[in-house]
Amino acid sequence: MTRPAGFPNFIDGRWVESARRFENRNPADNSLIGMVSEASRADVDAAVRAARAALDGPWGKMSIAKRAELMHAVADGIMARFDEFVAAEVADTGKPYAMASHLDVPRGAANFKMFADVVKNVATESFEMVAPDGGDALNYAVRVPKGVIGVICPWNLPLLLMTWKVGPALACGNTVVVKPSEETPATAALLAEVMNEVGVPPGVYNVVQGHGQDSAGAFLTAHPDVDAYTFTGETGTGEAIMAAAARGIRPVSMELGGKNPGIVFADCDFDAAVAGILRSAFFNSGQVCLGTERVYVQRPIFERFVAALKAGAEAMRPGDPNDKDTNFGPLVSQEHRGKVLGYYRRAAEEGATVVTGGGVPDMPAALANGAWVQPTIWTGLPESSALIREEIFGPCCHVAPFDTEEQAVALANDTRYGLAATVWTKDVGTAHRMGKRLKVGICWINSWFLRDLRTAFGGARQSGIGREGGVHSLEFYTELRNVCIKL
Ligand SMILES: NC(=O)c1ccc[n+]([C@@H]2O[C@H](COP(=O)([O-])OP(=O)(O)OC[C@H]3O[C@@H](n4cnc5c(N)ncnc54)[C@H](O)[C@@H]3O)[C@@H](O)[C@H]2O)c1
Ligand SMILES: O=C/C=C/C=C(\O)C(=O)O
Repeated sequence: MTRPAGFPNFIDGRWVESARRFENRNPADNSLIGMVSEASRADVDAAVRAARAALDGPWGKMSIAKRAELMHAVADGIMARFDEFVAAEVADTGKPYAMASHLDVPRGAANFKMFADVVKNVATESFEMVAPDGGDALNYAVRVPKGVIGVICPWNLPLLLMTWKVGPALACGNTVVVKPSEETPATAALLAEVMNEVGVPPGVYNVVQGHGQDSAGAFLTAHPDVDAYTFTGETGTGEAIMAAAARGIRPVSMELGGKNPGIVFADCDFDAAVAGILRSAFFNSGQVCLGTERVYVQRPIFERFVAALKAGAEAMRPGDPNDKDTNFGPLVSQEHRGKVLGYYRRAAEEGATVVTGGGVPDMPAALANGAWVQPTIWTGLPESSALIREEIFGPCCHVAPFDTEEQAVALANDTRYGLAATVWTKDVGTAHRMGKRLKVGICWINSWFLRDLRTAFGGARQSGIGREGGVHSLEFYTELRNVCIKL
């Protein structure tokens, strides 16, 4: 069944267009990509009903082995249409081809393969016991799917982050209703085509397009027949979703915002640390939740490090995202550009030293209407500044000196968030002490965004609830049932 033009909803294996539509624009040049169908409350209800019905159909009766086979087929289907997925993601987000082709799309496939293998190989517990009457009894646990999962996704890594949830959810036998970000509808729709192509039963994977509040997102979280929600996005949005999920006591898995520290000790491998902090601050134009927006450098190398960071930032070339050599793209939208430029202005008003950037790059005419900002580095602000307290989610970071390890830990932990940290040192004792003392979900030492999908991924404090990855995802996407048999 051919998908209609634009970005329709996908419900019960069929394309569903809405009367209400909104524009999807390419952030690199603000050109119109297509119109997006905004799902109505009735569309969301139809999607939830289809997901529920699928649980009682072939999908609900399918063996783990067959489900895992299908998950591998989905992964292969993504890779078979690799160029289409890359092109769709680049157009939606403006991210460079090199990133979408090396990270986003390969991870989209890997997220299905990973959990297809996890569900086949994870054992559950059993206990023999003596009953009070002296007889024997046997307890054993079985993992059963939670049911219909609401999946609400952000715009920065659309396919990667959506499949990071849909992969385990389906592998565990659930069905999903996916609400992609209004900024990036494309790859969720493309994945629906793959689902049909490989024979995933109708109703297992549903997509409702639209906005958050007063739109598809809120209709989904208000729907009483959704069993659980997995969300990635801003902390404030997480609060709203959690409040909606509380009605009916639905569990949530939350990957939220961050204000991640980068700590550079004087004994580090200097060139590796410069490259690592440049990557953690400017990758995906700073639109990565794990990104570094606060850098703390030990005083003996502070000046040299700032100079090296400046040189690295100024070597970045904003350009056509489809150009394979481009390493720096636009922000995701004019709206987000306005938010980031607001912080750039605020930094200047607060008297920051602008080491580099702080404005808008000169772009060729073809890209002049894009959501471009300069990679920016500041020093000289107090820790109380909004630039240090609030997540900006752009290509910018503030660099401050520290003297002792104690100071570095105190500075890094002084935030309401707790998502990630990156630490650069050659001293093995320092490395392990940082891993022990930094209040984050993920602490990278001499690395950043190095991902083993078996590990626990998630944030502490206001950066999230729960952990996903490897067996940890099963804790959220299944219920453990204990069966006790009197022998
Ligand atoms: N921790 C992580 O793994 C992680 C990963 C990526 C992004 N993020 C965070 O996401 C943010 C950027 O992404 P974003 O701007 O798309 O986030 P966002 O919170 O604005 O939106 C995320 C999704 O939630 C939906 N939404 C918004 N309000 C809603 C509501 N009231 N009810 C239901 N759905 C609603 C949106 O339509 C979108 O699909 C940043 O804060 C970033 O740190 C976190
Ligand atoms: O912007 C946030 C990135 C999140 C990355 C992951 O969830 C992952 O690598 O699985």
